[in-house]
Amino acid sequence: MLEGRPVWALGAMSGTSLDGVDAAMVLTDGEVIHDFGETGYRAYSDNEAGILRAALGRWPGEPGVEEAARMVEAVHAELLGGIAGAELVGFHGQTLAHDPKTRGTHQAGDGHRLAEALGVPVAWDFRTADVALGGEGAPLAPFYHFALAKFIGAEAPLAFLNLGGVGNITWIDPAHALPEDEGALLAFDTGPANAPINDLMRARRHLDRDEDGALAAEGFVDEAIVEAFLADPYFLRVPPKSLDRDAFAGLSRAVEDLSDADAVASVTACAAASVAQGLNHCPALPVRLLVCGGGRKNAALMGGIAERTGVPTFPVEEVGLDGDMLEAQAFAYLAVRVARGLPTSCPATTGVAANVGGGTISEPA
Ligand SMILES: Nc1ncnc2c1ncn2[C@@H]1O[C@H](COP(=O)(O)OP(=O)(O)OP(=O)(O)O)[C@@H](O)[C@H]1O
Ligand SMILES: CC(=O)N[C@H]1[C@@H]2OC[C@@H](O2)[C@@H](O)[C@@H]1O[C@H](C)C(=O)O
Repeated sequence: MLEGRPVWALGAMSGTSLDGVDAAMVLTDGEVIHDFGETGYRAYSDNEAGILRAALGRWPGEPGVEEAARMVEAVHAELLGGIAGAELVGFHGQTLAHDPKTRGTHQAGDGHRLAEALGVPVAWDFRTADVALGGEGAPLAPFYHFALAKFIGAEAPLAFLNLGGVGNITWIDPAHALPEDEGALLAFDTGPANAPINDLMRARRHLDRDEDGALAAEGFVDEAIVEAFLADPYFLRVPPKSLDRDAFAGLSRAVEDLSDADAVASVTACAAASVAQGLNHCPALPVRLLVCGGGRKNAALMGGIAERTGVPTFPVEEVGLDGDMLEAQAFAYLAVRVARGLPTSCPATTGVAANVGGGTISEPA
């Protein structure tokens, strides 16, 4: 399929924050990024987010999962159906559970149904093949980050950092020709990012998030809590490695005796410290950290990362990219790689045994 010509692909990501679905068009041959196109966003209603929340941690066949999958497909059909011109769709779905060492990885939403609804071929189920071959199944954006490094003309090692519900980093040496070349990439989940901040804001203030990091900025960081948090064995594990959204649920207990502001400041500092800890695993310090995902709008988090890493830290807008749409773009790009049979992960990005072309394509009838 596609024979290596550039096509407009439409990617969609429903992230761990459960706030909504992002969609973005990318013109690519699955190797070079040629152009960016229309983008879209569809927020989940409170009721829809509740359906997802109720199904979190569950596996296919368990209560609430079917309902969540049908809802995810309907919301994607509504959003993607309003964006014209795609030859191919990349559909990540909503991760409900992720436990690559034992039960696997579970994204709600069936690509056959979405292909039927849209009348366009859909690439989906991106993570299963990687997990089946012993990989972490995540993160998958790194091959796209590599293409972005080329797109922006980077020459020295740099890193992309995504601050979503969970944080993930991709260290890149752009001197290499291909992402799967040895030494080109190292990628892994750094630790919790916005998820524990949001959970705390919801529990204490009935708010969705700490807007711009304002409450964290009012509080004092309890460094003993940060130190205890960093003692978790996850941070010593050599990457690649990935996390489930709720892997650090204990963090909210650690701050329960603190004031709201001190608790949020401390949890935010933990997220920043986990990025700094992550950089210790990289082959060399990156010359800059380019940050995407909603957390780049949290000044306390961004300031904490810059301070604790000592690396110049910028939102990706600094190099002309769209930090809200980068993950959706990644699944557009990966969809084209799936269609062309190119690898989507490799030992350095997910710890998988060999290069893997994940994902499957469903054609509409
Ligand atoms: N102005 C803001 N101030 C503070 N935090 C913000 C702001 N805007 C977004 N965020 C945070 O970013 C989160 C959304 O980030 P994003 O959309 O990148 O996550 P996601 O894609 O759902 O997660 P993941 O990448 O883990 O799958 C929000 O839940 C919120 O915590
Ligand atoms: C299992 C899963 O859905 N993981 C997500 C999550 O959100 C951020 C981080 O954890 C990353 O590992 C991944 O998403 C991005 C898009 C990735 O695969 O690169």
